[in-house]
Amino acid sequence: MTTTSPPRATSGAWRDGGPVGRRRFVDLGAVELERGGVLPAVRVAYETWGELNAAGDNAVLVEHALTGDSHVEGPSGPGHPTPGWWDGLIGPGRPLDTDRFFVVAANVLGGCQGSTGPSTPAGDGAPWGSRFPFVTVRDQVQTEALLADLLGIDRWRAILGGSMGGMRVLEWAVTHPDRVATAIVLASTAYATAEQIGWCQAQLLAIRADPHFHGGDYYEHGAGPETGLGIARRIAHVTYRSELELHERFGRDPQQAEDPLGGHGRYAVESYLDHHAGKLAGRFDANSYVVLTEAMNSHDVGRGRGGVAEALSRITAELAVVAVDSDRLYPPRLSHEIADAVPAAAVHTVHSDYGHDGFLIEIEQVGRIVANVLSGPA
Ligand SMILES: CC(=O)SCCNC(=O)CCNC(=O)[C@H](O)C(C)(C)COP(=O)(O)OP(=O)(O)OC[C@H]1O[C@@H](n2cnc3c(N)ncnc32)[C@H](O)[C@@H]1OP(=O)(O)O
Ligand SMILES: N[C@@H](CCO)C(=O)O
Repeated sequence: MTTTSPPRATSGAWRDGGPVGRRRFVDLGAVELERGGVLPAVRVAYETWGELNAAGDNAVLVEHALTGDSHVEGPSGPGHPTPGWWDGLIGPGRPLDTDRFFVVAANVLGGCQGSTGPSTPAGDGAPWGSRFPFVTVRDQVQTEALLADLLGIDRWRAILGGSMGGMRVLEWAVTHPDRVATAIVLASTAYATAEQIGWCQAQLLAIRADPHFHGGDYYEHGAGPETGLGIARRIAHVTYRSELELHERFGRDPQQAEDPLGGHGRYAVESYLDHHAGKLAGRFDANSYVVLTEAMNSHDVGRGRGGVAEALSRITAELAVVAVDSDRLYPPRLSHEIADAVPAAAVHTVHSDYGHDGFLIEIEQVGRIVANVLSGPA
C-alpha cells in the first residue's frame, strides 16, 4: 500500500472490540492530530454490509453528516437508536449493491455513537469533556485511513457522503488520491464559507451559554445543556430546509389550538422546530456537536496546500459532485466551484423542495445518481 502523506503514529495493539447489534468497534491506538498533540486510544465504531472480495477492491465508504452515524441502513435496534439515515441505498440490487460491494460506514472521530469523542472516557476513566482536543476533518480522515488499513482496504472503490460527510470525501480524495477510485460529494463544499461559519457561531454560543454546559464538563451533573443544544438545532434546522417549503408547509398557521398572538402559544413552525430540537437533544451529545461543528468550520482543502484549486488538482479519482437545487446552506455554486477545479468532474443536480436536507430526503434521486456513477468498472 502507498500513501501520499506519511502515516501518523499509531500505538498499541489493534483489537476488534466485538459487536453491539450490527455495530463493531476497533481500537486504533493513538492518532496524531493536525493541530498538534495526540489522541491516545482512539476507538472507531463501524458497520459493514456485503463481503470484501479476494482482491480487496470492492469496498465503498459511506460518510455520514453532522448528526448521522454508522447506521446508514436498517431498522433501529440494539446499538442503533435510530433507523438508517439513507435507508434503501444499501442491499442486493440497490444502488450500493451488496452483491457487488463491501460497504463500510464509521462513526466520525469526535462523534457520540461509539467512536472516540468528548463523552468517552479518557485515560483516567472520566469523560474527556472539555479536555477533548480540537480535531479537524483531516484528523477524521486520518482515523478512517487507519480503519481502512485494518480492514485490509488499500483503495476504496468509492467514497460518498453529503454535507460534513462530503467534506471527508473530498479530504480523502485530496490526501490519498491513490486510495480512492471514485468520489461522490453531495451537498458539500471545498471549504466552510463565511455564512456557514456564521450560522455555526450562533449554534456554538447557544450551547456554551447554557448554564448546564459547565464549560463542557457536564457529565457528572444531573442535567446537560439540552436547552442550548436544542436552540442550536433550531437554528441549524432552518438552514437545512428551504424558505418555500417552510412557507407552504406551515405558513402562519398556529400550532393546533395554540394562540401565538396571546404571548404563550406557538406557530406551527415553532412547534416543528421544538420537535426537532427535542429529538436531537435526546439522541446527541452537546460536546460532540461542538467538536464536530468546529471541525466543519476548520474545513478547507486548500489549507497548507497552496489554495483550494491547487489542492483539488491532486484528485485523480473519478469525481461526481451532487448539488441540491434548493440548498441555501451549501448552495449549488459551491458544488460548481469544486467541479470547475477538477476537469473530469461531473455535476449532478438533485431537484428538491426541501433544501440542504434534500440529500437525505431525495433518496430515489440520490440512489439513481450513485447507481449510475458506480455502474462502470473502477
Ligand atoms: C429517522 C431518524 O431520526 S434518523 C437519525 C439519524 N439522522 C440523521 O443522521 C440525519 C439527520 N436527520 C435529519 O436531519 C432529519 O431527521 C431528516 C432530514 C431525516 C428529516 O427529514 P423529513 O423526513 O423531511 O422530516 P421532517 O423534517 O418533516 O420532520 C418530521 C417530524 O416532524 C414532526 N412534525 C411535523 N410537523 C410538526 C409540528 N407542527 N409540530 C411538531 N412536530 C411536527 C413530525 O411528526 C415528524 O416527527 P418524527 O420524525 O418524530 O416522526
Ligand atoms: N440534517 C442533517 C444535516 C447536516 O448536514 C444532519 O443532522 O446530519
